[in-house]
Amino acid sequence: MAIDENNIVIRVRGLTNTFGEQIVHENLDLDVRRGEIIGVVGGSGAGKSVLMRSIIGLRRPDAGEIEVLGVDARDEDEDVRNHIQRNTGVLFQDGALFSSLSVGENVQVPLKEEHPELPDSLRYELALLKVKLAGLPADAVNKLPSQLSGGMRKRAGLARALALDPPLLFLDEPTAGLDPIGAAAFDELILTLQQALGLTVFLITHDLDTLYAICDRVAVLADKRVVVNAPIEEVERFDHPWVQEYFHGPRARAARTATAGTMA
Ligand SMILES: Nc1ncnc2c1ncn2[C@@H]1O[C@H](COP(=O)(O)OP(=O)(O)OP(=O)(O)O)[C@@H](O)[C@H]1O
Repeated sequence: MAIDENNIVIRVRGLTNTFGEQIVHENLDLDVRRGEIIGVVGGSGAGKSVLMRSIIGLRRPDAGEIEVLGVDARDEDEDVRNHIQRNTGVLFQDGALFSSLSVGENVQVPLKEEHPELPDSLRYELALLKVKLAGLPADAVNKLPSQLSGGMRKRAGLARALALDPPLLFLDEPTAGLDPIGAAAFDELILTLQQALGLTVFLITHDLDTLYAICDRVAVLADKRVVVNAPIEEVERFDHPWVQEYFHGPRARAARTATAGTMA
């Protein structure tokens, strides 16, 4: 299928990342389309997080080109860095909340950086709005992260990622550590927010249920590159040992059956 070039919000070409002797990515290409949820999968250590860090500018790759929303993500110019930072929300694997700040104060951190002119009361209201948007009860805003469950902490991290209304959302294993019901609820939240806010979502996951439930496309990292990036029905049929093991092992069958069950 032809790709509409104007619709590509993340374009990676010839990416190479190495750590000493270890080559994590070699000549990796990836396109992410505007408004899609792309699930990024691959074995442990395949380089999913390093790819995300390269795209959001937290890691300078050894070679290759990365364009995010039309700007060069490798550019160290402060305006370019700010542009990318303002337009991307990130939920890191561990939530990365400041433990000594309340949930509301955590959400206010990016707001303070970006809009220091806002009065405290307005910043508080905006944080409260994001906390509710992330599906947390209003009283969570004054709690410390340690007073929340794992699932609620993820939602608090999501509220902070959404603080600046970014069009691009990066999620690193958002359902890891959640029970199946909590994970399904989080998937549902991501889908609802993506549709309501028109987000593009780059979602690293090991969770097959998430792929089947909410992802428009799936990119598979293997052999140091993206071996396939397509709708899940196509990826399932892709002839690659890791893909076949992942999508046709016993856990995959269970996930497919569960999805078919909800659609029936
Ligand atoms: N700062 C670093 N220094 C050295 N090696 C690193 C560093 N960051 C990542 N690596 C290595 O790069 C490889 C890819 O790591 P990455 O975290 O991207 O994998 P991943 O696909 O996200 O894995 P997982 O699914 O287990 O989270 C790993 O072998 C890791 O050890």
